Amino acid sequence: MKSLPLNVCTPNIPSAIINRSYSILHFAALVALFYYRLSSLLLSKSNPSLPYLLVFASEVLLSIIWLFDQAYVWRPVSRTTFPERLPEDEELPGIDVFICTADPKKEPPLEVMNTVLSAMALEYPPDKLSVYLSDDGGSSLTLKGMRETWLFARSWLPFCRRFGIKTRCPKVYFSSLEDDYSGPLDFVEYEEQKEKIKRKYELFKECVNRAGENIESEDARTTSNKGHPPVIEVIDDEPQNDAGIKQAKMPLLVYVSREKRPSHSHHFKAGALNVLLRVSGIMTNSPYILVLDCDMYCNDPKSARQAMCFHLDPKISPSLAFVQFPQKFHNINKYDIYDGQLRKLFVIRWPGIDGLQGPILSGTGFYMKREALYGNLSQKDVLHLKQSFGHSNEFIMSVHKIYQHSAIKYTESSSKLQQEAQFLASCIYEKNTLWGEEMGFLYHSVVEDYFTGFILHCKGQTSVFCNPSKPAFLGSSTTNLSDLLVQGTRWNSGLFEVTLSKFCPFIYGILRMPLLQTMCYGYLALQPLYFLPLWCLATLPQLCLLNGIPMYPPRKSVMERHCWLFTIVCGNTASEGQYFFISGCKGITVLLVQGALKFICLPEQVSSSWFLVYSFIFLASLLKHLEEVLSTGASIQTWINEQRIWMIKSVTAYTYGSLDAILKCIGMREASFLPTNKVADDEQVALYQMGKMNFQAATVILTPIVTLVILNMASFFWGAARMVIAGSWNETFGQAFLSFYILVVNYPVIEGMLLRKDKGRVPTPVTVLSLVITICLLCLGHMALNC
Ligand SMILES: O=c1ccn([C@@H]2O[C@H](COP(=O)(O)OP(=O)(O)O[C@H]3O[C@H](CO)[C@@H](O)[C@H](O)[C@H]3O)[C@@H](O)[C@H]2O)c(=O)[nH]1
Ligand SMILES: [Mn+2]
Repeated sequence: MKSLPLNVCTPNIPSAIINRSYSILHFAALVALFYYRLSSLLLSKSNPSLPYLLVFASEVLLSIIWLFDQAYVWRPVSRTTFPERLPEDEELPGIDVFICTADPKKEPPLEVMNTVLSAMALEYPPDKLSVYLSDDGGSSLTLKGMRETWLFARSWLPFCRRFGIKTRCPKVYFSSLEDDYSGPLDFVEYEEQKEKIKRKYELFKECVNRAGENIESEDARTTSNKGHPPVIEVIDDEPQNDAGIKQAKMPLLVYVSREKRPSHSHHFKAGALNVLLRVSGIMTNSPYILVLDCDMYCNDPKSARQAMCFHLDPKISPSLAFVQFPQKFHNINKYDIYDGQLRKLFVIRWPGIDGLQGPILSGTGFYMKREALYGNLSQKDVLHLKQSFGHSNEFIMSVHKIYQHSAIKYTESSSKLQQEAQFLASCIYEKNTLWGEEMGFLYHSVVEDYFTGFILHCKGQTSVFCNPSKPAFLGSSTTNLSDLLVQGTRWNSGLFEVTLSKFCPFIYGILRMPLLQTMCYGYLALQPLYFLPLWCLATLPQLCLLNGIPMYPPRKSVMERHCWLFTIVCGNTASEGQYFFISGCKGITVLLVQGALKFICLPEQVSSSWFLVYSFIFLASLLKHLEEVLSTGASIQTWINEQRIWMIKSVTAYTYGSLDAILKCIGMREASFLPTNKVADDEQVALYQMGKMNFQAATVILTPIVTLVILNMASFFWGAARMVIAGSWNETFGQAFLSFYILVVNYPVIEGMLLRKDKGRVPTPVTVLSLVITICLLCLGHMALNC
């Protein structure tokens, strides 16, 4: 009998048709634009000016990035899973959950423990589920929290199972107003038990927080720069008297704090995950791994079964490396002024690339096949395995077992296991091995997720994007400008690091992956470079305008021809400057003559249709973005927010990220990974809730955007004045409009600078500094453009 499929994949045809038609049209317009640019370059007798060349180069780069981006929307698909068709529980494979935390100050242990609890409570056979927490902070507070968690889980898990609770992150469950009771039992009983467990949670919360107060000072002494020894503890407790609780089956819970020494580079999250891979290898060695950031709790306990619908599908599983769920966030409000949800990525690009070879690994919320991280080892003997994996016999055995698909039982005597685990978590273990180079999560870049996924795809592995309507995981997003841009700088530095290396997707990828997949990776590889065209287009046309140099006029000869034709057709003379040429296409030209629109038919094609092309490219990309925002259920506000955040990120995060990567590349900077803040103070939260940008950020973060806004204000007012007073619409309009657009999009910066009085306004010193820089730019521009 043919069994029913565990999942189906449906191409999104309407969306593909719209996207492809748009791409082709836009591409044709770009060709026309470049034809114009090149022909006017070649035809012009004088040498082109530097600003002209730079603007041209910016257009080229923007177009290339745009082109790569099209790969994402070429073949969007969506997937459905049928977990009810999975085999019986006994036949399900094991899953090891890896949760990483690094800093108890930025990542409050109570939140981390909530993530741990939600993972332990996944709807999956408890003997097939193991939860490992990596604590890079080596904090005794976190370890203590884990012991408390275990005790609380003893009550929490049976409660969830018994009443079929859907929200299994206790913090969220207790703070939500709705009751998600759905079990068959008596409601009164449920209420009773809920009260009971709620009291236990309060106690648990107190214990974890109290431990924090006591231990903080001690931690500060021990974990500062000196590093810390490896600590591995299988969390367990003495059998309790309470027989009812004791019987509950619990997943294995393990605390791992790898050894850290200042003299050894520890490779941040990738390093932590590799330690977990090894330690879990000798303990449970489950064939599948769920990776979670410490703030990403499991919102839907069914995600494991949903993921298994792909991993256990014989048609796709042989090449399937991981099932990626989208990152979604619990702390984003309706304004989402920082585009914290990364909508474009998880709503447009990931479903798009899912129709190709599969989504890019996204750091958290994915179910990975362990084997995929070990590479192809079928040919290797023990000696080779040791060269790859290091000298732990226990671990090598676990690798063998994984390849023979036989389960390993956690049988070793606990002291021997302890010793081996400590060895696997020590600093020196990876010396002279291939960990991080070819094995496990890769170290080459601080965006270990992007890079590891890239290499997997290069090896011909695939991935799928599982995006059920109920978010499987929810994390905390950045909710202030400073965190957003610091995080963005790290990401872009990591991306550009890969671009500058021998693994550059355009070279390394193109030889190993299909073209469209390479283009998707290529887009992210080039994304940091948005900073070049954005800086150019936000300064050069403006400086030129202020110095009376037109940048977007029709060619002189064309202008003259217009005047001539105009005279013939209308029997009227209009000299240059009196009319504004709006657009021309085959046979028809639209002119604005002294305020009135005139259409004239020309006997021959007008070659100056470039303005139409310009307008088309500009408007079409804006409208396509709008279409995409609206069709995915977002609002016009989202559209503007995304334009703004893109500009702000380009001139800060992308700029600094690229510079950081270049400095790393020439050996002038060391890699760093500043974990993102997961706590926000009340003031920040209040501003965020009102949808007001919070400009409390370092001067270096704010100055670029504030400077550009001031410069564009100057150029816009100057341009507007010229158009009104001198009537030189034709020469000025393009540039003045560009400034206008930049100002409209960045209105919150203007408001923060001039109108707001609250703490989140742009600090006066930043405004003053930016003003000084603008004046310097104006002087420089004046000297450079008038010499
Ligand atoms: O030395 C370190 C640094 C970080 N982390 C952990 O890594 C996770 C992600 O760090 P976070 O500060 O939250 O960074 P984000 O920029 O929010 O993370 C995104 O980007 C990272 C790559 O830069 C990915 O690894 C993440 O999964 C992805 O959510 C957190 O759980 C940290 O505790 C460590 O374990 N060790
Ligand atoms: Mn994070």
